[in-house]
Amino acid sequence: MSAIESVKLTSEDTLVILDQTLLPGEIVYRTLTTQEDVWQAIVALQVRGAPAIGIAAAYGAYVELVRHPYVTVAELRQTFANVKAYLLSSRPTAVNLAWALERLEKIVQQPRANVEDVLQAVRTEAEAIRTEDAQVCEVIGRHALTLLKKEDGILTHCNAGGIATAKYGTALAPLFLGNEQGYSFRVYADETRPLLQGARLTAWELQQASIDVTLICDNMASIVMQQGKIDAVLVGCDRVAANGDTANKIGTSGLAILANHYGIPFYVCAPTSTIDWSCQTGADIEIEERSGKEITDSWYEQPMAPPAVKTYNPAFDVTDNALITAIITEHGIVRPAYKENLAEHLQLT
Ligand SMILES: CSC[C@H]1O[C@H](OP(=O)(O)O)[C@H](O)[C@@H]1O
Repeated sequence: MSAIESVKLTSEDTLVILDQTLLPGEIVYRTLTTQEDVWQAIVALQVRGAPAIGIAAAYGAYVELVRHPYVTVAELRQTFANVKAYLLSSRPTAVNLAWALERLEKIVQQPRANVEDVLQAVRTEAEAIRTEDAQVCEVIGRHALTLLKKEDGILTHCNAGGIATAKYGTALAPLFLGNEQGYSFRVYADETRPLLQGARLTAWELQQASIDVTLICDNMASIVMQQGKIDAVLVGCDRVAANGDTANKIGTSGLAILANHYGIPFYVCAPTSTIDWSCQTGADIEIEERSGKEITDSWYEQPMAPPAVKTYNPAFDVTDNALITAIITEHGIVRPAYKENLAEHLQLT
């Protein structure tokens, strides 16, 4: 798989991100030095993918914290509260953002002798979030690989690859790992309108890894399933409710309905950091709505739609748990009934 890192913290306490909006044409890294830089990069999807957003937020909070002078730890805690609230407002659906900032908040609240000790502990925790994510993704990949056969046709949506995480990705992790072990998957990548994460990012990442990838438009998913080209659908996720309902990139629930119709297994790869126990069902998940300009103005020089046409641009949809064959976490493979089995899987009952 590509060795490219999507998010890293420098020794000068700046955050460097790979600008994913420019891929696959250009590989450009951007240096972010303030919370405003980080907020803007997340909103613009320069850094994207639920786990990568969480890592960027953790590093971003640290980068902002170290910019300020503090006399007391209490002052630092107040600054952290402000930074947390601000970064949380960047994207509402990917729960890893809140999850990462809450991890840092626990560190900030722990008793420590002085400001320097708190800052060092925050840096260490932010680094741990990134290191753990790479480990978690690799283990998810190993578990998911046990569900696949050597020459399977795989359909995936959006981009849940290495650049959406610290390394390996979630839904693409089994493909990278299988490829290293001599599997010869045939992968179909949905282009993923309106922002083309599938075309620009997934097709690129898989090509870089010499994995057989075929790009299709989103509305071609049915025909490739009908023609017997697809043995499994693999997707990532932005938030999983306690009952297994799963928010992922817009178009995912339609794929799940199609997969169900054609009797094709539909797998969700989900680090446990993406499970939100405070959401009982998918109805509790806030769905980000983005500018209609993404639909009307994104890709062609000539207008893509008539002027002033009304648009509706939800960035995610929720797949009903009944359509999900299994959810794969770093702890293994969970099958229905999710409400009971997810909690048991994570030993919460
Ligand atoms: C590894 S999770 C990737 C996840 O992120 C995507 O959304 P976005 O590009 O808007 O950040 C999508 O829903 C993917 O499954």
